[in-house]
Amino acid sequence: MVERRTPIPVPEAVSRVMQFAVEGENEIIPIEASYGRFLAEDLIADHDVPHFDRSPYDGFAVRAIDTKDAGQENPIEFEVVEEIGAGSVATKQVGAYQAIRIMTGAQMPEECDAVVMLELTTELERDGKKYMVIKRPFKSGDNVSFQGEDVAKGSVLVKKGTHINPGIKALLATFGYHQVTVAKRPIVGIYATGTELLDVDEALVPGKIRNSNAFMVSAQIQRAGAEPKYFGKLPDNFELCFEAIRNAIDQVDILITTGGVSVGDYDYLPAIYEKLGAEVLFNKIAMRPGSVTTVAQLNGKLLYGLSGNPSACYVGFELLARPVIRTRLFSNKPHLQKIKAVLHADFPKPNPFTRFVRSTIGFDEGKVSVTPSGLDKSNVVSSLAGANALMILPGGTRGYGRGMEVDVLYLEDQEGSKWPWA
Ligand SMILES: Nc1nc2c(c(=O)[nH]1)N[C@H]1C(S)=C(S)[C@@H](COP(=O)(O)OP(=O)(O)OC[C@H]3O[C@@H](n4cnc5c(N)ncnc54)[C@H](O)[C@@H]3O)O[C@H]1N2
Ligand code: MOO
Repeated sequence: MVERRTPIPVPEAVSRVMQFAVEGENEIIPIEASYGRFLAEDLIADHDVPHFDRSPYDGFAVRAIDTKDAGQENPIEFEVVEEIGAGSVATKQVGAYQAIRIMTGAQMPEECDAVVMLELTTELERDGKKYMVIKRPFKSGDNVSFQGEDVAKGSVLVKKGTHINPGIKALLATFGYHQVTVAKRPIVGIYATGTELLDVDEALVPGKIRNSNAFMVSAQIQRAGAEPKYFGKLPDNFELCFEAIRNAIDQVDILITTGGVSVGDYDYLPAIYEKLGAEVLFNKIAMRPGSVTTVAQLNGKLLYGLSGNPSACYVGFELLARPVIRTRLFSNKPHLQKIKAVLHADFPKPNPFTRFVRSTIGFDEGKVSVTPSGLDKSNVVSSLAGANALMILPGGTRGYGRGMEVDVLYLEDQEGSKWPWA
């Protein structure tokens, strides 16, 4: 007798896999290689930035008190006793009505507390000495970048688990991290199953298709921050699949197979999990696509049986595998970001299951809009190309109409814009 599968709600499926989501290991890498990785420890400022008062302009460092009577009718002359550029420090003392010519980024001379921009001065030479003249007063602190105004020593700059972006790389360099402790990328194995599968470089023959899932999932794994390990494709042969999967498990942190999880004669994954002694967490989810997504655990290691249908495979990965990977990378926000958007097309087809519609989000009259990115069937591959989001349409008896507000899971922002920006 064929066992009936009971679909469980999406949140229940997510919470079952998240019970096995654990933090991963650390590794130390050179700063040059850190872009896109995830910090494995808080980044704490061990000094002020800047660590000395400095000039933000090219000009003259003065004692503000000497400028207090300056005006259009009362120009005041300062003797220029020294010139310093960024990277140098003053060697001369500045007395009353004396100034140091100072360049942007140079350390403020000790006695000075204001900087006069070059444009506000006139310069002259007399008897071999240099002078500058100003016609307005300056207050103490005018045009000074103070020690610690950017970052105060002891502050937590970036939390553990943060994705390293260009700005974070700048901070790492500022604080002298030539090596960075990051989360080790988990290794996620991929096996594509199906006798119908051809390699990418093989010519099409009747009944066979090229294996696209392995390449798609591999990119999804990379986008999530992990390292894909592609083992190859397997024909629909129980013994071959069983041995291959058993051997792969020890080489990876997570194992993904695609195909063979439904109820067909050659859908061997359920029997393979049973023979491995793995505990099946669920084998049917109340969602479309990806209802057949099956996840099992063996000694705490997660085995994902994603659908063979490309779009079902894609959605199953994003909802159930991505957050486990992100947790290993120390993220405390491992799930896709949910935003509100206005539906920009009618979606009349009702479905009892929650739909995750491959969609494109855009910006329209100041609002985020969302449009399905193509044919919404589990077995299509073309609508994935334009998808930067998954629109969530809860199950029910009615369809959805243009203008309705819906929830959207944001996948990425890769879209550029034409010039001028509109
Ligand atoms: N009687 C039933 N039939 C099906 C059910 C069901 O509940 N009862 N569920 C349907 C749903 S929903 C889905 S989704 C699919 C899932 O099937 P499997 O995950 O077992 O996947 P396969 O049967 O192996 O393949 C499905 C489809 O995808 C193509 N495929 C497989 N691997 C790849 C790959 N690596 N790259 C590209 N395309 C691939 C394969 O050729 C099939 O066309 O089952 C429904 N059936
Ligand atoms: O698992 Mo299927 O994708 O619901 O069509």
